[in-house]
Amino acid sequence: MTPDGQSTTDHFSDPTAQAGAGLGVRLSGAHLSYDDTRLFDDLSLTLTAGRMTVLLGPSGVGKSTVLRLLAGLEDGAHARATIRCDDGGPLTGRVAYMAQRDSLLPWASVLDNAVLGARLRGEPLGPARDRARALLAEVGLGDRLVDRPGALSGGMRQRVSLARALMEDRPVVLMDEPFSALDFLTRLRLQDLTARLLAGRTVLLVTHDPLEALRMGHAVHVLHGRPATLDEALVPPGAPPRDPTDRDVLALQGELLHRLTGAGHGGAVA
Ligand SMILES: Nc1ncnc2c1ncn2[C@@H]1O[C@H](COP(=O)(O)OP(=O)(O)OP(=O)(O)O)[C@@H](O)[C@H]1O
Repeated sequence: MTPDGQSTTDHFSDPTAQAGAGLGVRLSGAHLSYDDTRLFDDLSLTLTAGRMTVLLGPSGVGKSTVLRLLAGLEDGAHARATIRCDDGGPLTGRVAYMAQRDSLLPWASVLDNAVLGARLRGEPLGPARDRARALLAEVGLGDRLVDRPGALSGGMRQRVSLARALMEDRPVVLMDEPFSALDFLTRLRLQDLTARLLAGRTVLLVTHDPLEALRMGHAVHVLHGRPATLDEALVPPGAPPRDPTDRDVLALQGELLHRLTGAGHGGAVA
């Protein structure tokens, strides 16, 4: 960690991660302003290959903006950043995105929503539907293929969104508060499912929930201040998804709450 709070990790790959798994990504030199507000001034973040990195921080600090930068959605004159992958290739085309609320098409069936990406790309729909059926079965929706999203619970809709993100089969997955609208128990179940299905991918998860961060993350960062800086990562022991009643998880929750409270007081608030 440098004095200005940026991550100094310069190895993308974790030697303990699965060999060949995921894609390491480094965002560096990120500068971004909206109107007169400087959100980032030389921000850096490393996503270790095959690991889940979690970003927390006060509302309005810029968490979703970091996701949008990585997704290539902030490329106007107001933003500049360097994004490097550890294989030397571009990140473009290798990212799947799962939004805060499900963005399912209300008039399309569960199956048609899951194959939306393939349809938009003009790919043959037969193989895509076969794969979607298998993924929807994995997320426990094999018997809801013809239902419209309106007939599903919030948790079920997020499971369709998860299946749709997995359909993209990208090495990097960006998730923006994917479980925030769900009740506690549904959230725990979806965290378990997500940890299992995304194992081996490089994931950046934005959340407001410290317990979710510590259950799911290999590295947990707090973003705070304006311009925003990153805290040194907390690294919970053991493999995700961790037991929410585990002593280490509970102890780290105290540390994380401490950091978040500090971030809330000293940081940007929308
Ligand atoms: N298109 C835009 N134009 C102007 N300001 C914007 C735009 N998008 C975001 N902002 C501002 O940038 C700041 C960061 O927004 P961002 O959505 O990244 O925050 P966040 O940390 O994800 O917040 P939350 O936790 O509430 O979702 C906010 O103050 C927001 O109002």
